Amino acid sequence: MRRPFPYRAEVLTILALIAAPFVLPHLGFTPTTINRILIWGMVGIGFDLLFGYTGLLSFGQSAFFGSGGMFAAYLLTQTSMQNTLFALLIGTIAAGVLGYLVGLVALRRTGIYFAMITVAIAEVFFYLEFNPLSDFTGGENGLAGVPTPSVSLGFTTLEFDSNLSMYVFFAFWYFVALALALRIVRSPFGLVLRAIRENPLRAEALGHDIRKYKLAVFVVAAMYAGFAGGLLGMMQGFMPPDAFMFATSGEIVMQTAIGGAGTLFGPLLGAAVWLYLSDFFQVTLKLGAAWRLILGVVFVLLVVFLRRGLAGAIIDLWHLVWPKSAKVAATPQPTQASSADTADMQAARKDTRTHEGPILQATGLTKRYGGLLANSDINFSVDHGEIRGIIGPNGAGKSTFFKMLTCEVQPTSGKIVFDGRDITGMGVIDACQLGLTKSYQINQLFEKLTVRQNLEIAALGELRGKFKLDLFKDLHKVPKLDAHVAGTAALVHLTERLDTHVSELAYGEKRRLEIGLALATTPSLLLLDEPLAGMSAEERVETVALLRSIAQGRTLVIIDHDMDSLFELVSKVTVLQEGRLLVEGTPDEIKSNPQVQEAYLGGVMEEV
Ligand SMILES: Nc1ncnc2c1ncn2[C@@H]1O[C@H](COP(=O)(O)OP(=O)(O)OP(=O)(O)O)[C@@H](O)[C@H]1O
Repeated sequence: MRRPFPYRAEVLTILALIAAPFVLPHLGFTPTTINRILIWGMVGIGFDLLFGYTGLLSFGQSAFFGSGGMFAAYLLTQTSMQNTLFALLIGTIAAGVLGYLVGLVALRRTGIYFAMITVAIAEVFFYLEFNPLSDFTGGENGLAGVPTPSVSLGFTTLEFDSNLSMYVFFAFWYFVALALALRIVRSPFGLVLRAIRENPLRAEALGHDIRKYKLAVFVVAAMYAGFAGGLLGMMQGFMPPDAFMFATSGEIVMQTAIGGAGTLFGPLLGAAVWLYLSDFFQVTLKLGAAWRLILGVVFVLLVVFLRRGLAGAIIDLWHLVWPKSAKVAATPQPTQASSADTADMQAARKDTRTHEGPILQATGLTKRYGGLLANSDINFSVDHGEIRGIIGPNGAGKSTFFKMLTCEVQPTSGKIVFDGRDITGMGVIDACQLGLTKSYQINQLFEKLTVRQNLEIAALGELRGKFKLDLFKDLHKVPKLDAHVAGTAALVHLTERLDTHVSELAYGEKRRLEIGLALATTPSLLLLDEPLAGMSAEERVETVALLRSIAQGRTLVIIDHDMDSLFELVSKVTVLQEGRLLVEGTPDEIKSNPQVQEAYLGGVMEEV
């Protein structure tokens, strides 16, 4: 199948940017409004990377918009600098540095707390601009006399001092900003951002250092805002102090919501609607102060009825009219695993220091939750190549035990040695990078992404390490990635479903993908937490066969309540009861152990 032309978005953007100054005036847009739309669209691209792609709702973009603009304006009005491009560059870098410092603080919290910190930070910047720094920023007057953009070519200087020429300058930079953002979202870095949006806990468990990724995208978004702030000063001839106002951040959020988050084009569409309507209500209809009320109502209606914004609605319409082409576009290339890929995956393991004896040893492992002792003084050892089962009644502490082994939860006391290294106190990211990971009892998938993307996210942690700033690298040029994904998909029988969204998979398929994610990290020790949980009898049979094939040549520890299946798979069983290790032995020994029958199985064992 021919792969669709990959740069359609870029080409359509160029065509739209060429057409806009000829078409939009006929629809009632003034030249200044058109230029403003481009500026807001640029801030919005950065914000969309942060919010739409990474799920970080920031109300602090005004701080960077204002700061970047003020730096550039100050250089051009208060110093001898005349090079507008250089001033823009300095403003952008300054916004990036401030973004880094703010991000270090704000990203220590998540969700609503992160959003609240960004609100507070925007207010702090606003205060600084108006008060202690007013000598530099002009306080409430802003900085007047900012020159229009110009570019010196040596033999001549291009002046962008009319509305149309300025449009050309802004449109050029809008295109550059968009093309860079498109590269980012198509890169491995961009895929990890989506993983963070969908399921940060799993992204970490797959070995990605999500704090670094969040900080990096926060800086990128700040730089976009700072650059656009510089352009605003040049467009207006003065840098307005209201760029710093909280309302500016609010407008960026609302424009992105109207236009469609997670699309990159959404903020531009949102800005077009927002600015057009605000002109229309104020200038044409002369509504006075009531324009904000009407605009608010329109905003609510748009967000309620177009949940994916204007860009989402356009994309849905496109898919409705051209369903076939849409399907082709969403399906890069069916990846069939070659037998070599599958063999590679079967053989793939993280190198271990030792190849014999215990790969994992836990000594005196204890976990206390307040007054509850979830695990108490557990001594546990697994050898290379062993398939171990863990059983125990509900609440026996099995999942807590796994969480401690994979460093998701820190033990209250005790020691864990993995492959000769003391990993006690290590984080889940590093444990995964070392080759120790688990599949979850309750699926932890990236629901809105495809099976392929899920497996890619898992494989990238293995192939790139815990953090890499490969912003502009093509995802499909990551060496071995496609083969790795194809091999894992074949192992968990999901090759035919690679381009299906996870939300459309059957439950059994999701469970297989759950195992596939863990496998794609090529662990040297894989822990499976109730892989058969919630499955139908038919799905159980399939999954047991799958586990049997995966088990070959691997070191596995499996928790499950389905003892018939588990006892067939494992060579040794550990029984936990009330947080303590009750007994260990072969499946036959466990079946006939009176202590187990008495304390745990209550006679059920006799029927097994
Ligand atoms: N984060 C937590 N905070 C407080 N108590 C917890 C926490 N996680 C687990 N527990 C408690 O620790 C005990 C052991 O829980 P755990 O989930 O490890 O058991 P389990 O053997 O995996 O059970 P199941 O078979 O039902 O999954 C339970 O009493 C549980 O309520």
